[in-house]
Amino acid sequence: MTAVLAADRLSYAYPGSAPVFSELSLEVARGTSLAVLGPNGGGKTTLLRLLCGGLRPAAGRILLDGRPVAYGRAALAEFRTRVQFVHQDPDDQLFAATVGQDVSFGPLNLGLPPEAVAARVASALEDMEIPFLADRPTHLLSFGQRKRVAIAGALALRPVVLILDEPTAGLDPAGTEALLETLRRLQADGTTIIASTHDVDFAHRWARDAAIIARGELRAGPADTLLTDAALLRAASLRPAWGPAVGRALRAVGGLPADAPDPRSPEEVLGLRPEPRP
Ligand SMILES: Nc1ncnc2c1ncn2[C@@H]1O[C@H](COP(=O)(O)OP(=O)(O)OP(=O)(O)O)[C@@H](O)[C@H]1O
Repeated sequence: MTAVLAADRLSYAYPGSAPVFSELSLEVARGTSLAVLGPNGGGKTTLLRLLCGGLRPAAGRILLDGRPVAYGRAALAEFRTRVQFVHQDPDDQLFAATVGQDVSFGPLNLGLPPEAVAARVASALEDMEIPFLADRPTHLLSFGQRKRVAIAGALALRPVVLILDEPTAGLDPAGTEALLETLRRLQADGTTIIASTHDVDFAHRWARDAAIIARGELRAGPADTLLTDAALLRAASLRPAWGPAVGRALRAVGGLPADAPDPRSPEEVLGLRPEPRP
């Protein structure tokens, strides 16, 4: 496997607190979709913030393309343009008056000429299907729209790795479907994507790989294997992916051909799709 990003024997403790984890290692394959799951307080956000350089490990290393991340100001700034982090709450990220201004902040900071900044903003808004929001004040947007703007802001930096903390939290079913399609499109264009979630079904539908972090331990592997392992998931306060269980039940009553793949969503079984957003 070619790891684009790796954690090598990472240890981390918040000041004055017990370690969240010790000697934790993870390899993220280039071009993959990796879902990070675990119980509340399991350490997902901490791991993601270490992976993007937002936290500095007490011990161990983060490697991008095999090179250890350096924590000097300039080196870290360069690393963080290539590995972008999107906060769970868009309000922790958005700060400019309008959507266009917010999304242009990163490219402007890179010192790009105005035409290049404008091109990046346009393509990031296009990627997130929100060009119509460009001139809108950020504080007047809905939560789901603010989430899309926050992701557009990260995409404007053309990252090699996009890291999203609970991207589906607070989205309605149509918003989750739209996000799923967007993440698939970005991945098809070559971006490696890591996302934390409590939503095992979303993870099973979207991710190629999974990492489950609980009580300081991490298990990583193919999503199809990990997300159908009932004992492992129960130990991490998660439940198994819905699709394989329903697939088994349907096959048992002849409702699904023996060789058909497991359904990935209730909509697929019912032949329904959420209404697209007007
Ligand atoms: N700023 C902080 N200071 C001290 N302890 C913290 C801080 N942030 C998180 N922690 C602690 O670190 C541990 C891991 O938290 P983290 O937020 O990484 O978990 P999580 O898996 O993302 O949780 P959730 O699913 O609830 O978002 C928890 O015990 C939490 O209380």
